[in-house]
Amino acid sequence: MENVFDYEDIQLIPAKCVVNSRSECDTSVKLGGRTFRLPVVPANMQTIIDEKVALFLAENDYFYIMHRFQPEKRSTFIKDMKSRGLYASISVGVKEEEYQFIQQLAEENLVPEYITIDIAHGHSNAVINMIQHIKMYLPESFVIAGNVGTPEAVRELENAGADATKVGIGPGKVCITKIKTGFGTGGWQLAALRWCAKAASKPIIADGGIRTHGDIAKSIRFGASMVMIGSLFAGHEESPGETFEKDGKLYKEYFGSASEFQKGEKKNVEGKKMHVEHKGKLQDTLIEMEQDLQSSISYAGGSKLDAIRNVDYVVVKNSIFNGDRVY
Ligand SMILES: NC(=O)C1=CN([C@@H]2O[C@H](COP(=O)(O)OP(=O)(O)OC[C@H]3O[C@@H](n4cnc5c(N)ncnc54)[C@H](OP(=O)(O)O)[C@@H]3O)[C@@H](O)[C@H]2O)C=CC1
Ligand SMILES: Nc1nc2c(ncn2[C@@H]2O[C@H](COP(=O)(O)O)[C@@H](O)[C@H]2O)c(=O)[nH]1
Repeated sequence: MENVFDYEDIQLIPAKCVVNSRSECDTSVKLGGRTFRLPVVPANMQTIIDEKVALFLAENDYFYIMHRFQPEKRSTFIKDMKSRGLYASISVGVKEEEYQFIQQLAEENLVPEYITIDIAHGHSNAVINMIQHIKMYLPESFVIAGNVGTPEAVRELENAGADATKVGIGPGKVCITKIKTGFGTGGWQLAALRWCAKAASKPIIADGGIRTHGDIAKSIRFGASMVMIGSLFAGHEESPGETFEKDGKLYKEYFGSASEFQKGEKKNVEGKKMHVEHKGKLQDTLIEMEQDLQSSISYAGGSKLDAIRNVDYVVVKNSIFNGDRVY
């Protein structure tokens, strides 16, 4: 593979500004027939999203994907969202009981607008079979399948019926897949995204490795329709999980979905747990993200998100931080 790079190796090149104010720039994006305020979705992880966060996001026109780690709550969750006139977006795995769950939803005529098949190694018959199963029983649902890291995988999942694919094996902050297995897109996630996007005929969700708001614009430039983010959303007042104080500072936990902590056993562990500084209100971060992305659009010389997709860029190997800290 030629031209391997990651987020910190790239700078996008400004084009002539066409707006009088960044507030004129529109960060909205369409996915599955709905328009969302930002091309950003908080990761479907237990320390990032719960029912309350999902409700807040849906009510405020953000995209969300509920995690799958309390499977017994999913039907009630879908009913609850629908009774409020909101869309339902859930995750499933690929084990036998998940097949029954999909059939049960169909029998109850409980159709989530979005279903994400969420497993570590998404380029597999297990995912292909689940896509086909969902399309047979819940043909109206928009199916996101992943995670994958190659064009072949994107094509196969799209051909199986996936409406979008999720790209990223191992670039996550609490991921240890790259260390434990030697595989993945960690360290070259942005180049992998570009590689996959060139093969895609449907939307791609870039998943993992976002460390700054500028990385959202870079993901859009390299082919993402939507960007999934964990660590930047961890540690908010509303984030699920324990809050604790150390040396007068507040912290919250953030753990991997394949961590021993999530699994409750030390088997095939590919994730870890960390503590992140308390970040205040989720809404403030979302607004800051929107403003930063509006600014990105203005630097791209446009007034809509699509302007970013065509900008030139340079590779500045490992040097954009120049010794600076992000914040
Ligand atoms: N994006 C990423 O880089 C990664 C994300 N994760 C996250 O962790 C969570 C748990 O993932 P996962 O373990 O897949 O979910 P599950 O524990 O639900 O496993 C799903 C199924 O896939 C099998 N499986 C898992 N990994 C592999 C593999 N490498 N090769 C073949 N079969 C496999 C499992 O069997 P068995 O366990 O017996 O092998 C099981 O049958 C998910 O939320 C996932 O997104 C995990 C790792 C990487
Ligand atoms: N290899 C693992 N990847 C994981 C695990 N839990 C979640 N994830 C992935 O990370 C992203 C979030 O990445 P971030 O850099 O924004 O923090 C998430 O969406 C998953 O795809 C895990 O245990 N192991």
